[in-house]
Amino acid sequence: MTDAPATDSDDQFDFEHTPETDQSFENALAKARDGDRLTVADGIELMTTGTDVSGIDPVRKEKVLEAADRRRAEMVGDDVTFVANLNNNVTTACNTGCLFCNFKNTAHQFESDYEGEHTGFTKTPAESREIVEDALETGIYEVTSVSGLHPAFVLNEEHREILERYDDPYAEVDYKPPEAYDTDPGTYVEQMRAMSVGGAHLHSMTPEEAYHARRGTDWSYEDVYRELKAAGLSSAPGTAAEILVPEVREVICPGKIGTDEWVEGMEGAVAAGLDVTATIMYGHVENEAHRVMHLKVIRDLQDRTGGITEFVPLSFVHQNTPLYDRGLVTGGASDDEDELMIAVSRLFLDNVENIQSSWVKFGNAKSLKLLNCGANDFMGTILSEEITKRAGGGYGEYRSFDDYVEMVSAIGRPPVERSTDYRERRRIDPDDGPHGPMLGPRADGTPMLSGRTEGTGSTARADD
Ligand SMILES: C[S@@+](CC[C@H](N)C(=O)[O-])C[C@H]1O[C@@H](n2cnc3c(N)ncnc32)[C@H](O)[C@@H]1O
Ligand SMILES: Nc1c(NC[C@H](O)[C@H](O)[C@H](O)CO)[nH]c(=O)[nH]c1=O
Ligand SMILES: N[C@@H](Cc1ccc(O)cc1)C(=O)O
Ligand code: SF4
Repeated sequence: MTDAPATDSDDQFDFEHTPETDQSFENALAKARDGDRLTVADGIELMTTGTDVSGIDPVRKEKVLEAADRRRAEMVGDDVTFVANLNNNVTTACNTGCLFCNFKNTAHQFESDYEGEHTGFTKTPAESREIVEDALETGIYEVTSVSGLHPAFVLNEEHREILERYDDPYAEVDYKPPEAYDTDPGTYVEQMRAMSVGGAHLHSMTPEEAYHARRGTDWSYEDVYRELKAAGLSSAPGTAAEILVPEVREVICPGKIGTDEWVEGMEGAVAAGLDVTATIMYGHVENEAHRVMHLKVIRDLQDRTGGITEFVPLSFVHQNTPLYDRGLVTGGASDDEDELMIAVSRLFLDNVENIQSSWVKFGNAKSLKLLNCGANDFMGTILSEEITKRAGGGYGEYRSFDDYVEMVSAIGRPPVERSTDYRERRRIDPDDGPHGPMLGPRADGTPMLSGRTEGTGSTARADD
C-alpha cells in the first residue's frame, strides 16, 4: 500500500462504504430546510451536492450553505463565541503511530541513552504548573492539554504497580519506568493537579489518553475519569475521533482505539460528570459517506448522553505527515469540502448547539467564511500550538481579543466571550476597546498579548 499511487481514494483503498444513495439532492435539501432529522443518505446527498452529479455543483453548494446558516441563526442566534485559553500539551512521546500525525515522536527518542536529536518535548508537572500560572496572569481561564501516550505515563501509583507486574511491560502494555527517560512526565493525576491551578478550567484527557490511563487494567472509563476529575479535570476533548468508521481507521490509525471504544470513553467521561467536545478529522483518505457516518455516531452519542458542548471539524493538515510522504494522499480538503463539512455538521447534528470554526486549521479568511456556513464558535486564543504547526500548517498560534473583535465585527456579528461550557457569556462592545478577557479568575478586561502571528508560524508575543 505504501507504494500505491495517490489516486482517487476509493479506487486505492477499495472501501466498502461509498457515497451512493437512493435519495435525491432535492429531497434531502427540502428535509434540511424543514428541520427534519436527516438520514445518512440525506447527509451524503448534501455533502456531495448530489450523487447524481460528479464533483461539487456550485449552485447546490450555496443552497446547502444557506440552509445551514439559517439553521445556525435559529438554533443559537448571531453571536460568535470564543474562549480565552492556553494550550499546554505535556509530551510528544507516543508509540501509537497514527499516519496523519506529525505531533508525535517515537518514545525511544526520549530515553536517556538515546544519542540522536529530536524536536519533541516532555514537561514535568512542576513545569506544567509554571506555564499555567504564567498564563493565568494574561487572563486566560481554560487550559487545554492533549498529549502523546508516553510509555512512562500512568494514571496514579496504583496503576504503575499494576503495569510493573507484567512480565514484559513495554511489549505488553507500552509501559517503561520514568527512570528510562530524560524527563519524567509524572502521573496523569499529578499533571491534572498541576494544571488545574488558580481556578483554571482544565480541558484534557481525550478518550485515547484515557485508554492509556487504564491500559493493562480492568478499570472502567467512568472510574478513570472520576479519578481525573477529583484531581482537577473539568471537561474532556473529543479528539482521537478522526473518522469513526473502522475501514478508515484501519488505514490512518491502526494503532488507535476503535470506534466503539472511543464512544465508550466519551460515555465514561459524561457518566463521571464531565462535559465533552466531539471532533472529526477529515480531508484525507475518507469519502463523503464516511464523513456522514461519523456524524451519525456523534448524533447517536449525543442522544444518549447530552454531554457534547461543541462539535469541531478539524481539516487534515497534510504537509509533513506520513500519509502524504507515502503517497496515500495528495493533499487535504478543498475549500468546497471544508464549507460543506461545516454546513452538513450543522444540519445533521440537530442536537449539538455549537459548531466550531478552527482558525488554526483554516486561517482567518476561511474560518470567517465558515461562520456564515453554519458555525457559531470561533475557538480560543490558545497562546501556543504544536499539532498543526508540526504537521506543516502556518496559521500561527495566537489570536488576541482585539483580533477576535475586529474579525467578528467585520462580518457584522456580535463578538461574545464564553466559558468553556458556554454557560457564561459576555457580549463585547466593539467600540469600547482595547479588549481583553473578563470571565477568568484573574481576568479584568486588560488585553492579553498583542501581535498577529498568522502566516508566520512564529511564537512572537510582545506584551500590549
Ligand atoms: C495530536 S492528538 C493528541 C492527543 C492524543 N494523542 C490523541 O490522539 O487523542 C490530537 C488530535 O490532533 C488531530 N491531528 C493530529 N494530526 C493532525 C493533522 N495532521 N491535521 C489535523 N489534525 C490533526 C487529531 O484529530 C488528533 O486526534
Ligand atoms: N479547533 C481547535 C481547537 N479547539 C479547541 C478550543 O480552543 C477550546 O479548547 C474548546 O472549544 C473548549 O473551549 N484547539 C486547537 O488547539 N486547535 C484547533 O484546531
Ligand atoms: N488539539 C486539537 C483540537 C481540539 C482540542 C480540544 C477540543 O475540545 C477540540 C479540538 C487539534 O489541534 O487538532
Ligand atoms: S494522534 Fe495522538 S495517538 Fe496518534 S500518533 Fe498523534 S499523538 Fe499519538
